[in-house]
Amino acid sequence: MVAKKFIEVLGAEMVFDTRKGRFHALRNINLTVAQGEFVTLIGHSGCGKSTLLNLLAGLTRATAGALICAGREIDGPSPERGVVFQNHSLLPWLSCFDNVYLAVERVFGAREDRDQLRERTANALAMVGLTAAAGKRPYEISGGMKQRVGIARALSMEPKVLLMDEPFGALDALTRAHLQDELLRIVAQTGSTVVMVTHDVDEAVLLSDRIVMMTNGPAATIGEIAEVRLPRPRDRVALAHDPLYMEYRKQVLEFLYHRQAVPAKAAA
Ligand SMILES: Nc1ncnc2c1ncn2[C@@H]1O[C@H](COP(=O)(O)OP(=O)(O)OP(=O)(O)O)[C@@H](O)[C@H]1O
Repeated sequence: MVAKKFIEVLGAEMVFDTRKGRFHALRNINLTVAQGEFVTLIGHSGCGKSTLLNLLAGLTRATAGALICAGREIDGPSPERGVVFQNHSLLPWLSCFDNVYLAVERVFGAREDRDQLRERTANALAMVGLTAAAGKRPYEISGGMKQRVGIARALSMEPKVLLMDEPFGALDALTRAHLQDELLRIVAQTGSTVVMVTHDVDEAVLLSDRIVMMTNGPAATIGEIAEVRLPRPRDRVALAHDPLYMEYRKQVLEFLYHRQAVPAKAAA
């Protein structure tokens, strides 16, 4: 059965203690994500998108409110929530295979033998099209390939949720488009629940079931949520002239540049 409230964020607040005093980053965040849903978080730089993702990852604790995943309170990192960051964070002295194997071993090592763990690793690399590069070290492959290893590593743990913080932010436009398409295919195949931070309006519309638009900080909160009712599978070329696609795009752009406009100096 698909859980309609797979992830629940209930009145979450985040206040940081800084040298200059207390900084109220997030205010009264309320959000539910259904199982298998693809949700993106979008908002201007510094509004708190990563802060919210880190709370979902369990890397930090909310100062008030509650965050729940699959019926349990989030109280730390867990393999049930796979995280992919912009800077892929691979171990440079290990091959792509071993970078993924390490994660697989951590999650399944107690129950499965070496052959099974190797098979899981190979499957995850195949899913992102990196079978041929399995033996290479991170410095021998491109930025896009490194990012794919990061995604393979997260997927290999069979997480209930994939949390992605601008996973394609550092890539050129073509590689980015290619990886977005791959992610759509993988998510369709695995049925993963995804929460992803992005700055890119087109990326948000192309990938999302819902786009969560955040107001500017301090004390940022959810300003608006757009439900993207575009049928799947989605084809970026066909969508380029789709009136509904353009309508969603306009809705997000209006939110970001009219309702939450940032003065040029602040945005720099
Ligand atoms: N550990 C911390 N201590 C103090 N302030 C923090 C900390 N982490 C984040 N902040 C502040 O909280 C606010 C939100 O930061 P966050 O990184 O979540 O924004 P963001 O929307 O992800 O930004 P960007 O799009 O530029 O990555 C910022 O003002 C940031 O300076």
